[in-house]
Amino acid sequence: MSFDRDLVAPDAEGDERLIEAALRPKRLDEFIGQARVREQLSLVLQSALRRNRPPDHVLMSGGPGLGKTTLSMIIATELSVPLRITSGPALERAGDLAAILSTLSEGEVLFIDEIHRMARPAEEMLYLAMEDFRVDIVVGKGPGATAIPLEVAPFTLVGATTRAGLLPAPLRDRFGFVAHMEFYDVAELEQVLHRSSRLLGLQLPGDAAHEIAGRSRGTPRIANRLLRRVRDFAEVRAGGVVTRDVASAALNLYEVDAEGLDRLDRAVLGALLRKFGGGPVGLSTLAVAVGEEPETVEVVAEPFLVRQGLLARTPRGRVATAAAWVHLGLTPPPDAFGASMLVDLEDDLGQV
Ligand SMILES: Nc1ncnc2c1ncn2[C@@H]1O[C@H](COP(=O)(O)OP(=O)(O)OP(=O)(O)O)[C@@H](O)[C@H]1O
Repeated sequence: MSFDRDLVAPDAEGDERLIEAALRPKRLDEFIGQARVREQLSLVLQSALRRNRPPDHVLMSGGPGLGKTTLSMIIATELSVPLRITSGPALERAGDLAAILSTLSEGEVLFIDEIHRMARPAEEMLYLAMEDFRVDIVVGKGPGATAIPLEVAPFTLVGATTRAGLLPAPLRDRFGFVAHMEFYDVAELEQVLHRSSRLLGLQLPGDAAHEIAGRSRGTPRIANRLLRRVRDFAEVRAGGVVTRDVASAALNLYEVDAEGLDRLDRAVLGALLRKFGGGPVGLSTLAVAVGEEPETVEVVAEPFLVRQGLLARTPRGRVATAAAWVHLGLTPPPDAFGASMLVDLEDDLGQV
């Protein structure tokens, strides 16, 4: 058994990158949500423009699909400077980075995606470049090796990471501004969907946008992807007209439920509840029960289930919360994880 993760996977692959490019907001005032980051960034950019100097280096941290690449492009556009894009895994050797740094033009924005995956020697070279706008190119080996200093044009580094905790402190400390990207709420995702549907030439009623937004896991990339599946469904089965019922039928067909859980998520929860009585159970046992690799369960399904309060990782193993039982239409046992909170909640509601 294996699951199609495409629909709710937070990463983008292949053709989707092209579609995403067309849907990206180009200016800061078109960028939806992330109000605090937008305001902070706007100040950083405006003061840099006034001083006519490149702004401080910017680190963006947050999950995939939340708009980090989009924001880096916006930074370059707002400053009217060119943008160079690379990624941590592409910088295996210091020379890879030196080749880029030595050809940057004054004020250019250098975007390094997945900056936490950069190799050590490149990272060390970056420290010097960020601080002093120079790099030392080492020529030769052993005792005869010499370092030739090379000037780098003043630039702005924009680093993006999904794992800010993995960044070494000396690198983190060299960023003047850290933008923490949050998950989007349903109202913000509705705005993203309305904007995208305008660009796609699609009529999207408010209640249909609400339906899609609620299943999008707080992530604009997923919202845009679900929108395209709803559009396909509407074109083939509903004369091109999107309604709330059409959106709901389309997403049910693709097995994305009302909370955004897909087949793998529900299989994990289902196994945990029905085969292991809600846990605790070890990750590998749980993975075998759903016919997946432990890594897939751990990296793909669990973060969202934990975020939704449906699953807890405890030292003794994975445990379903009372909310998980309810989500799958089952009655939680009295000792279910978090069940007392549910009882409290019901008591509170009963008193209202
Ligand atoms: N605030 C936003 N407003 C409108 N659209 C957005 C917003 N944020 C992201 N998007 C859309 O979501 C898609 C994914 O965004 P983006 O590529 O910037 O995410 P990312 O955080 O860089 O992801 P990754 O880490 O996987 O590269 C893009 O098509 C973009 O148009």
